[in-house]
Amino acid sequence: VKHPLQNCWALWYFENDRNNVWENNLKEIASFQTVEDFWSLYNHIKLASELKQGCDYSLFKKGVKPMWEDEANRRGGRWLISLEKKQRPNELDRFWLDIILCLIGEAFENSDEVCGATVNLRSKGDKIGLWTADATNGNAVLEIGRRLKERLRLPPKILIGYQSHKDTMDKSGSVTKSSYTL
Ligand SMILES: CN(C)c1nc(=O)c2c([nH]1)N([C@@H]1O[C@H](COP(=O)(O)OP(=O)(O)O)[C@@H](O)[C@H]1O)CN2C
Repeated sequence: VKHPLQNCWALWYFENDRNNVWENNLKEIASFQTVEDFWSLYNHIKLASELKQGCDYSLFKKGVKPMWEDEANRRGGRWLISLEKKQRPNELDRFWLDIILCLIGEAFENSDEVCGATVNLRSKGDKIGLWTADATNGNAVLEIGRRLKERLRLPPKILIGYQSHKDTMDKSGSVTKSSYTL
């Protein structure tokens, strides 16, 4: 018998095709709800670091689209880990697997607040985001952020910021203000 997960999760892939509108580039690849089915999917697909620039993986609870507008996301935000270019070869894949295992293993106390996570491959520096449901729930956001830093063993000097999706959407210029920084 396979070991069931508490939730069903879906893996999405974003391919940066400039001929399509953004949403049409977002495809659900597969979903799983057992440990065994997770590992067979993970071992079957490319590592995040092997994706082309401009592409993303997202792992979200089944039924939640990895986009701001989804009902489960629109009042929420994300903890953002911005990586340096040199971190792609050695750290990106470990960070992404660690965050996935936190998700499917329900590592966060406020796991109901967790929607999913996204990894963006970008030439200016890769990003990993952990999306939560309610940007105004400071206690849950901070518990999740603290646990995230612990579980990814991020050195204290690496700061992560939490931005509501509303602020990200309304961002003026290149930097979105953070509601929380850890
Ligand atoms: C429904 N809808 C259109 C829509 N819904 C969305 O949920 C959503 C978008 N659009 N996104 C679009 O991608 C651009 C790059 O963001 P990026 O996070 O890839 O980051 P970079 O600027 O490529 O580093 C964003 O500026 C935005 O245009 C991003 N996004 C999450």
